[in-house]
Amino acid sequence: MRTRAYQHSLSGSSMPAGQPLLEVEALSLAFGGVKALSEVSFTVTSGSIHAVIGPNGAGKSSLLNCVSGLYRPTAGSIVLNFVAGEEGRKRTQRMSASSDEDDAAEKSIERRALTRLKPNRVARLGVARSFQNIELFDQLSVLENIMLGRHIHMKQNLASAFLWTGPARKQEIAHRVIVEEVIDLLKLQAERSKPVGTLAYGIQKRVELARALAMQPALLLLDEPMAGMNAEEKEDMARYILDVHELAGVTIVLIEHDMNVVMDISQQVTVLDFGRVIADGTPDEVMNNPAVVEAYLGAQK
Ligand SMILES: Nc1ncnc2c1ncn2[C@@H]1O[C@H](COP(=O)(O)OP(=O)(O)OP(=O)(O)O)[C@@H](O)[C@H]1O
Repeated sequence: MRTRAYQHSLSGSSMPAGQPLLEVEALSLAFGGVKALSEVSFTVTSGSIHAVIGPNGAGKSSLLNCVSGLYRPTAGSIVLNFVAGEEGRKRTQRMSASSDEDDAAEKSIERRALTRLKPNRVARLGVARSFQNIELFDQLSVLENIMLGRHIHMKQNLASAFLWTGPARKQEIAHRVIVEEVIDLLKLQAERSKPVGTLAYGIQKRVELARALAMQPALLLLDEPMAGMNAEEKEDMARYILDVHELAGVTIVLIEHDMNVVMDISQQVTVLDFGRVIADGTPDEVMNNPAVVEAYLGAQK
């Protein structure tokens, strides 16, 4: 990872790389008679890109919806790990990756159950996500849309915000510094003032990624970020996701249909079929697993 050599550290977690960050244990979800998820277990390690793949209707989006608090699972648990003391901390400054990681080695780990939390609480704890369909404000500029990603960290009272005094002003400047870093990292300078609705689809998807990144997430959930893109747009998006991972140091869970993309950019892959985990491993291990070939790759032929 190039994280330490680069000025950006937009990750909200200082968990040392390789430690378990998100632990999903025996998660089940039913809609009436439909079992969307059945005893799904897997672990996302800090510092990885972890792909979740599977045929249509396998339960991938349902799984992300459970993690982000939109769906309430019928059974099981979802735990996010923190370095003691940093849980849900307000992020208004760049975090120094190296010193935080060094500190982390000294500190103990705290576990926080996300299982029954509402989406805004999960977001405050540092889980950001993008959606399959673009969910941006068309009339607002790129900058304004990305700034909205900061709102969960904005806590100034109305009077000081209105008078634009002391703390409110300092806070606003700190937020802008982070937003500018995001714009710089995702190369959105040329579009910053344009209304999002006027931009090409591929760029809108990048703005969505930018808004999620502006939260300085501990964990970033991306639901099919390349859906509906042509080959060139997909290649661009894959590069930006790698930058978010390698340069900004953010741990990512990625749902993606394109197997080539998954194999190229992820370190760990969990395969779902009919709501169950049928394989979990490195891209090579998963590619060569007969159950996966049967259920997923076979279905593509
Ligand atoms: N809100 C809901 N109400 C009822 N059933 C649902 C709901 N959301 C998902 N399901 C069902 O749960 C199962 C899993 O759906 P889900 O969308 O999670 O799969 P997926 O792997 O994300 O599929 P795709 O690749 O097509 O997006 C499907 O049978 C789906 O019809």
